[in-house]
This record gives sequence, structure tokens and C-alpha cells, in this order.
Amino acid sequence: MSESKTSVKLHILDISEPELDPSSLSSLAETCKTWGFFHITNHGISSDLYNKICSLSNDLFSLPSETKLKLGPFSSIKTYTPHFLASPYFESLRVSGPNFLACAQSSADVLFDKQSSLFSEMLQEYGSKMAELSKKIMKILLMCLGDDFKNKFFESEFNNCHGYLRINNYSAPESIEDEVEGLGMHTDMSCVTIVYQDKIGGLQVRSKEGKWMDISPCEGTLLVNIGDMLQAWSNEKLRSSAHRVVLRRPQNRFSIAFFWCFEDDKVILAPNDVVGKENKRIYNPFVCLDYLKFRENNEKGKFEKVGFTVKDFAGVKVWPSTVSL
Ligand SMILES: O=C(O)CCC(=O)C(=O)O
Ligand SMILES: [Fe+2]
Repeated sequence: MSESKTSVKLHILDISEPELDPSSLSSLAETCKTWGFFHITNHGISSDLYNKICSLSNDLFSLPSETKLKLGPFSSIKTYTPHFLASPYFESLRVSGPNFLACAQSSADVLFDKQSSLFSEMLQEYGSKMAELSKKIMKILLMCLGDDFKNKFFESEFNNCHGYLRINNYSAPESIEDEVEGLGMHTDMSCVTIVYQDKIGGLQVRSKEGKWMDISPCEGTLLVNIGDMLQAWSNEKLRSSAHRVVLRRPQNRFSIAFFWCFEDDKVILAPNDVVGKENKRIYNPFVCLDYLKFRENNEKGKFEKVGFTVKDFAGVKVWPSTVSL
């Protein structure tokens, strides 16, 4: 595997600030256009809540495979992604909102005879805080795109967004001589994703030139990235970057990703004001669910691999202006 020894330095946004000055907004806009990733600080999620969720999730992931397979991918409930589907080192549990409690509890009920509701209650707290954070982040991103865009577009375009969580468990590689892929290259299909990663590291973003850059864990911050839906809606003023996870240490890695998405029947079309007079629209309008299905069908149940991205699905084809025959 090609190794990267370079870390990228990303903008750190203080999400508790009521007003952002123009220079912070322009620096954030630049980071979003170049990398599509940034950190947020003062986010209100305690490390205590995260650690408790990790420890309870660990009880779940430690169960025998046959037990976990009751949750998917071939059962009716479909909240579990086993090893070997995305990567031999990766398994995950999905918890959908807005009722994170009910969703987590229905998974726990299948696996455990007697289970307290602590796990589900914590995921409810985590999920609802993430939904609130996503709204704040989206409003700030709209301010980055244009002066009055928060007032103009938040209620009308983003009010019906919904979120789901994926708790990711990466097993330790047997040998550390070479790094292994914990999660292959992909883009997220969301508007925004918020990732809480532990201290192990290994998340990498692909630069525009195709170079893999490390995103080192940054104490006290959460990582935010732009997904495909927002890349299309913003006419690529915000970038949905390919990323992956590499494992280099003989240790388990753990992360929780929250995906904030448009509603299934939403027609995604960049508003004229967002496209701007001097630019051309680079995506055709499309229905959110059609894109999700396109990804699912093209990956044969696999993970979100690049190759069938939103650009392949809805990008306006550019024909050469002169064709030599
Ligand atoms: O585990 C991570 O740090 C990132 C996970 C990720 O990219 C995803 O779940 O889409
Ligand atoms: Fe991702």
C-alpha cells in the first residue's frame, strides 16, 4: 500500500462562537474547497460519553460472529456490517435517528437476554447532540457560501435532513510491518459527516493531486467532512473528498461517524445564487434516494467505494468544444 508520511493541517472551527468574523469564514471556506475536512472544538460532547459508548459497544462487538449476524447483513434488521464486507478489519453497527434510543434498543434486544437501557440512552443523547451540531455546522457552511445564504436556504433546503450513526470497530492488524487498509477509499453520501475518532489515528484524505494525507487526531476536537450531497448542492464550492482508514498499530481502533443527510425524496439542485452568475451548473438535478440506490447497486452490497460517485451519477457531461474526426 502506498504510504503517506504527510499530515494535513486543517482549520479548527470554534462551534460555540455566536458570530464568526469574515477571516474565519473565508479560511473555513478555503479548507472546505481544498480538503472538505475540518475540526470543530467546544462541541459539547464529553469524552466521558464517548468512552462509555465505546466500552458498551465493545461488549457488543465481543460477541461471537453468529450472534452478531442476527443483526445483518442478511437478516431483516440490517444494522450490522460484519468483517469481510468492507474489509477484514472492519465491522460496524448502524443506529438510525431521530429515535436513536429505539433503534439501538432493538439491536440490543436481539443480541442480549437481559440488557439495561444505558447503551440506548447514551446513543440517544449522542445522536440528538450530533443532529444539533450538524444544523449549526450547516448554517456556518451556508454563511461561508454567501452573505445571506443562512437565512435564504437553511429552512427551505435543510430543514428535513435526518441523521444516522455508525459505530465502527477496527480490529488490530496481526503484523505491523506493513500498514493495512481498515476501510477502503470512499466518499460519504451525506451532506455532512461528524467523526469522533480515538487516539490511534489512521484516517487519511486524498488530495486533489491524488496524494494520501494523514488526518491526525486532534485532542478535544471532532472531525467534520463534506459529503456528496452537499458537494452537488453547492456546485462543488464544498468538496466531498475521498478518504480511507489505514491501520498501522497492533491496537483496536474505534470511531463513531454521524451522517447528516437530505430526506430521500429531496430533489438536489444547486440554487442559482449558489452557482453564481459567472459559473456553470455542474450537476443535473437528482433525487436523493436514486443516488443512494445507484451506490448500493453498483457496489453489490459493499462499502461506499469511489468510481460510482455523485459526479458519475449526476455530473453534467462536458463535451470537447472541437472534435477532430
Ligand atoms: O473511522 C473513521 O475515522 C472514519 C470512518 C468513515 O470514513 C466512515 O464511516 O464513513
Ligand atoms: Fe467516510
